Amino acid sequence: MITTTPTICILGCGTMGKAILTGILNDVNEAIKNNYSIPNTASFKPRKFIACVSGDESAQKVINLFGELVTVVAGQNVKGVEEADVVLLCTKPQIAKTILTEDGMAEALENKLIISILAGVSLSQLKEWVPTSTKVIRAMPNTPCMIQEGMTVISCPANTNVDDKTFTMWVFSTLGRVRVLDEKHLDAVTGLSGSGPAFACVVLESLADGGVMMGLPREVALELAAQALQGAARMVLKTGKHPAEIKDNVTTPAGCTIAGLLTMEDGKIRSTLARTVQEATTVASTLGKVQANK
Ligand SMILES: NC(=O)C1=CN([C@@H]2O[C@H](COP(=O)(O)OP(=O)(O)OC[C@H]3O[C@@H](n4cnc5c(N)ncnc54)[C@H](OP(=O)(O)O)[C@@H]3O)[C@@H](O)[C@H]2O)C=CC1
Ligand SMILES: O=C(O)[C@@H]1CCC=N1
Repeated sequence: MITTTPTICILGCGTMGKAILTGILNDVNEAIKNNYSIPNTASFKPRKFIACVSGDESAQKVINLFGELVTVVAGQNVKGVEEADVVLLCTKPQIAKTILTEDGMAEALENKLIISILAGVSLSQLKEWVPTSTKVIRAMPNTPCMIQEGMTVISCPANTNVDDKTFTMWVFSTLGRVRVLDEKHLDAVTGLSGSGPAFACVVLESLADGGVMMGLPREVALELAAQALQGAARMVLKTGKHPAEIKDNVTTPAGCTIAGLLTMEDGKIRSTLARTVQEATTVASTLGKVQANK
């Protein structure tokens, strides 16, 4: 059973480890300011955060970012895991097996919960690499977790206990939206919401380029493009309207929007974006199969 004041070890604290820590720390600090009176934040009050990295250079970066809020260890994964109640596995998929099977790790992991955010590494692979008493849950978050605008999909084995599921839901609900799905969907989730911020930024940058082409200053163009995309996305999420309806409302007969839309369609933008997710999904499904030291 997970204590309400767990010690959390971020095993691998790069882009995503830092994004998750930033989001949780923002949430916990906000909760402290409000005497834990905000719903959701009151459930758990993590006592300590430990970040494990391999090199001194990245250790220093994590220290610079979080100061004394996080204990950072380099090249001492077993020590970090020993001290923790819950391990958030955030290394590259290719080195996970080596890390989880190193000397002393099995003992350190006994009876603990690992939440893996690794793309393409299945629950059954993870279970093979850890002791039978170790519980494993997969989560696929994305980088907007850093500003608590994340999207995370969680997959739990059928025998997951309520405490472990509740804790995992808590972690990621402090970082944005959360959904629970069957593991068979996780590669598609990775290709869509995991990779999605990168795809969205290419669209955003391209729209801004158009504005710059037509004379807008770069920073104005970026603001307009970002807010237009955010506004449209929020309308879909808030109203539940189909994107086609929102698009049609913008489109005045014989107006400028339909002229732009037809130009987009000429460029096969829909199939290009859909195939982008298809390709990312296909590659995600292979990431757990390569056990190289990349
Ligand atoms: N980036 C994204 O948007 C998303 C990524 N993911 C998944 O998250 C995981 C991490 O990705 P990302 O954050 O981008 O990767 P990064 O390369 O940014 O981070 C990897 C981290 O692992 C550390 N690390 C490397 N080797 C070891 C080791 N032997 N022991 C302990 N720590 C080690 C690195 O430290 P050091 O620098 O010292 O080597 C670094 O802190 C991947 O599995 C990916 O599939 C999931 C969703 C979104
Ligand atoms: O590119 C990757 O492999 C990771 C997984 C999802 C987002 N980034």
